[in-house]
Amino acid sequence: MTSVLQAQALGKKYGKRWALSDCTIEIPAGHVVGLVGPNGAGKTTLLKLAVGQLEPTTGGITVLGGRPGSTPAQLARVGFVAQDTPVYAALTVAEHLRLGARLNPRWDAALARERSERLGLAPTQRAGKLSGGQRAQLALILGLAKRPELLIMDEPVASLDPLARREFLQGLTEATAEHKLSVVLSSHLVSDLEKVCDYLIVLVDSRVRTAGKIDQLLATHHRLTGPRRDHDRLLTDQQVISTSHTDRQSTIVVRTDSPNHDPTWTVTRLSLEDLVLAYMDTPVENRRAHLEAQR
Ligand SMILES: Nc1ncnc2c1ncn2[C@@H]1O[C@H](COP(=O)(O)OP(=O)(O)OP(=O)(O)O)[C@@H](O)[C@H]1O
Repeated sequence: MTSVLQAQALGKKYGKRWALSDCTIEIPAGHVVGLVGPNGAGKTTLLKLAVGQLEPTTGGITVLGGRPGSTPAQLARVGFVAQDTPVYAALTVAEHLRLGARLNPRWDAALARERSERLGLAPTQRAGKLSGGQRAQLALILGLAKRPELLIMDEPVASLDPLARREFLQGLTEATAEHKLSVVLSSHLVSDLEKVCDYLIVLVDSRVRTAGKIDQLLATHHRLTGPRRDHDRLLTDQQVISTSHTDRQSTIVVRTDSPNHDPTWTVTRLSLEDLVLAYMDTPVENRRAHLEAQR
């Protein structure tokens, strides 16, 4: 299967500071990909590089096999819903749809009309008077009706209440099932990502910590709990992701393909949130060792 996004040693620097460093990933087509990481991790930077709004400082990125934003045809194949679901406050819903039709060669007018009717977006309503959830839905309709092969969304649900978030995510799930569409969306809300995504990228401190299919990530990451000890006594095929200790007990999150045969450890599965938090919690020396191992 072809990849929708391929980055090789991709980096972006603002002034002297790296916002994204040494990013090498390959995302296969046909996934809904969650991009997660703390504030300032570099998520927006990666997404803007993917749509051609930023140029790399180092390395390279291809999206659907082409250079991001390089040609009108390439632009038509990728939809982008930027942070804060941007719409034009003074334009009505109908005017947004007409503008979409004018600007996008593959515009699906029937899809846009049908979705906006189903969601009760009145054609004469100005976008500035819509609720936050309705504005996000309008932005999603514009992104979908463009009929992209890849839809990229930067924190599309950040400002929505739980009900509006659920409706938005349901709409996204329906749309990805109906149309052949790959999606990359960033969010801080792992519980939301878990509902819609089957692939995850964890970005921390400008670096990709891990990326892969969620079921595979969950199958290979475990929490070990046992009497207090140092993690250097673990087997070498167990990559330590995070450690924490109390006076008597050690808790270690490891990545491994093989089962743990040491009976002094209790092995438990991780939730997706635990897994993400373990990567966010990785001690600096472990991050360095991990990065060295990846080189
Ligand atoms: N235009 C810019 N000029 C200078 N620094 C920038 C610029 N845009 C982003 N940065 C810096 O680059 C780093 C990564 O920012 P980015 O917006 O990509 O992070 P993010 O993961 O999307 O964060 P958030 O979750 O808060 O939206 C941050 O330290 C940020 O301050």
